[in-house]
Amino acid sequence: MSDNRESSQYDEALRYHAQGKPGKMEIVATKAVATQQDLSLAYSPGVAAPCLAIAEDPDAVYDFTTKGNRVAVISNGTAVLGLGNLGALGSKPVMEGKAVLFKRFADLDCFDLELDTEDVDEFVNCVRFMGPSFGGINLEDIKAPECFIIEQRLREEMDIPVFHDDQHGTAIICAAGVINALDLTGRDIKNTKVVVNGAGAAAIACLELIKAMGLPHENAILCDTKGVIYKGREDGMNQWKSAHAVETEHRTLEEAMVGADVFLGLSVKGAVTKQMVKEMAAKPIIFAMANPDPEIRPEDIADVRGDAIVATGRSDYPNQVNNVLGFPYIFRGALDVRATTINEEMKIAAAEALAELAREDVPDEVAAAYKGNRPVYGPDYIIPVPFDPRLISHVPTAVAKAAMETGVARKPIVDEMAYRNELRARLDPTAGSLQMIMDEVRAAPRRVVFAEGEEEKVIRAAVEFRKAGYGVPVLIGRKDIIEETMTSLGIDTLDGIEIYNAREMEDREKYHNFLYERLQRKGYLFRDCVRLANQDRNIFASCMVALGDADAMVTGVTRRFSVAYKDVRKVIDSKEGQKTIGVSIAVGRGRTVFIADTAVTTMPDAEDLVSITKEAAEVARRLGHEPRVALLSYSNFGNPAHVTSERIREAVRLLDAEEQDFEYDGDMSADVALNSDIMALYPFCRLSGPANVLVMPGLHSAHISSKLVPVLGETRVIGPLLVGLEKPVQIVPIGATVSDLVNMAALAAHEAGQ
Ligand SMILES: NC(=O)C1=CN([C@@H]2O[C@H](COP(=O)(O)OP(=O)(O)OC[C@H]3O[C@@H](n4cnc5c(N)ncnc54)[C@H](OP(=O)(O)O)[C@@H]3O)[C@@H](O)[C@H]2O)C=CC1
Ligand SMILES: CC(=O)C(=O)O
Ligand SMILES: [Mg+2]
Repeated sequence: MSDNRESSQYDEALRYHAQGKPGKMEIVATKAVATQQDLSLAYSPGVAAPCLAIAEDPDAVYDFTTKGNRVAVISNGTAVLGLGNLGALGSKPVMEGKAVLFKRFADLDCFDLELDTEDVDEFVNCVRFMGPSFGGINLEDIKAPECFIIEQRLREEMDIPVFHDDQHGTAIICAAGVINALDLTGRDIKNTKVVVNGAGAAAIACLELIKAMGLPHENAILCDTKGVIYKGREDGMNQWKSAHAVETEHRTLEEAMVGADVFLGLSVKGAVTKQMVKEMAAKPIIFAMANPDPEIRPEDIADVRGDAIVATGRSDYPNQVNNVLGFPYIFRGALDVRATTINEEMKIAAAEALAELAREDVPDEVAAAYKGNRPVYGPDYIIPVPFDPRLISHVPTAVAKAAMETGVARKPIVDEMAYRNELRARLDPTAGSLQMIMDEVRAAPRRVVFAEGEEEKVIRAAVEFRKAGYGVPVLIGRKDIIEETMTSLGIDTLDGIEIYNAREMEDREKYHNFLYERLQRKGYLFRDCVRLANQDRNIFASCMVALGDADAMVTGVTRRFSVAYKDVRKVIDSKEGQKTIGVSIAVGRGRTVFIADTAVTTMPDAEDLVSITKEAAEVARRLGHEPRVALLSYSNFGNPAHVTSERIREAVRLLDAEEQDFEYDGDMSADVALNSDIMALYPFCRLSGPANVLVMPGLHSAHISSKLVPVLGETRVIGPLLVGLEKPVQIVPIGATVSDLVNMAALAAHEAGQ
């Protein structure tokens, strides 16, 4: 525990959880409750109708309530990760975390429930009486052996899936990894020697599943705090451990590891030494899955073995064998067919689907995360990454099919392809794309100047940028002030962060000369340029980028966009033949829309609109969306005819005159562009579906809509991204958060790598 408190992420994680609304989730209404009429439908008297319908036909609960999409994540906190018994309250952040992951990866709505009891009967009663509220029960971080009894009893007593994730979720992912690691090392499971460290919930379930896959009983040695579980041992035993006891001379983990082919760690940090790893067989398979810290760190394994396949439960090493790859998708599939249970066949289907996915050619979105090193099935890629966008359609489909085949599905899937599409649409593609982009930046880190280096928010962002591995942050400002702020924030090291003071930088004269050359015929004397560089941090930062002393820049928290933009443009031009524009990305439920130009062109003429259209389409494509562009107006295809929409029609004609490799059409109004039913009134419209790129008729409408949308609805707006400058510069809105700054800095770094 004390080690975790000292870890570099400890404070950052506390801040993350505390910022804004404390915790990680909130409840959002899915129906409008805005009028008297809404109120009388949502509540009394209208609510009586679904109540009566459900009383008459219990299955109707799935049609009229949240039950079918609702999972409870339930713990008593007796085995919180590998941290031990932290109690119900101490487990809440993990349970909220699981709930968030259910939502993020499978669009399932969860309640986290922390029960303040270690008594099996009390726990079971508490859960079973809540059955009507939920579509499924995910038990979490309950220690062995109580977890085995609790799960068994709840499975018998409840008519919805009950699944102890630490047992079966972990076993499924571990099995998928083992299938592929055995394949890669040319082993037959029947001749493989396995050592499992930890004999609790996760370990026992993993061993059982691997035995079900063909591992002979006598080939596995299970260890716990007392060492090897051998036949005849009496100390610290229970029936679940006894079932895996073997005849062996070995008494310690150290002895058991000699010559072992596979090590599965589901115990605690640091349980394995380098010496033990040295003693394993050739091409050993080492899954050190304890969280948050593994039994042995991959670096330590690398010190002694170059031939090992290594996996951990963490996201910061290759091969993350963590149940996050399973529980969201397993429940998604189970709930979608209203399964009564999650049976062995469904678990094996999930493991096989995961193992298969890792062997398939990775899609571009995943490839982007490994820039220059496309992940290929092999020792460093035995299991899909959690952000793989294929997981949502692949794994639930396999689970749902297995449920149907084994007769536990109450609502079978009729059209598999339609189901896959529905699954895909549940996830927000931009979140996936952004993650991929961030991973790509991590693979090719850059130097990014944070122009407003004395601002607290900016310093924090720089620290996070460095910690995230995006590159070297360069802060512009006075060193003593920045250091003072860092100390007050409790940041004790400048490691990896550079600070430049415009007045003191050694070779600052090159910036003065550069500026003078650009600005001398715009009314600037040399001394004006010196003053500009010394006093205006945006100018100084832009000079660093322009002269290649940094790769990209981010600014904007202290000045209005237009002011910061003007500063930057004194130093950096638009790309040859391109306009500089702003593209905002509105990310809503199941829909991502790019809005342009939200930053620069006040009243675009037809030619401007052509450039905006092409550049916005290009940005959408770069972020993984096939563009369908609508040139917006208040009119639709010439009606009402008015001079203000003529330039939009002209832009469409100009686009038609060249060849475009994306769909576009206009003039049209926003409802026609975004609603396929209304678009159907114009059957000649050339868009094959609702538009995902909206080219606005002017800065006013672009700006207003991008500010209105997030306030009115559940939509997040990212940007505007500045597009079309010769060097990557991003200007955040004045109220930007630390994470906005980090995102924009990373996007700028990403552009530098294009
Ligand atoms: N990567 C992943 O997806 C997952 C990882 N895990 C990790 O697995 C670990 C165990 O979790 P869980 O099964 O839920 O917990 P349990 O409390 O049910 O089991 C813990 C087991 O670890 C054993 N153990 C503790 N310290 C040692 C040690 N030094 N050497 C050998 N065995 C030891 C205990 O032995 P004894 O019986 O003698 O007390 C017990 O058998 C945790 O670190 C957890 O984070 C769990 C689920 C998923
Ligand atoms: C991942 C997980 O569930 C655990 O470590 O307990
Ligand atoms: Mg757990």
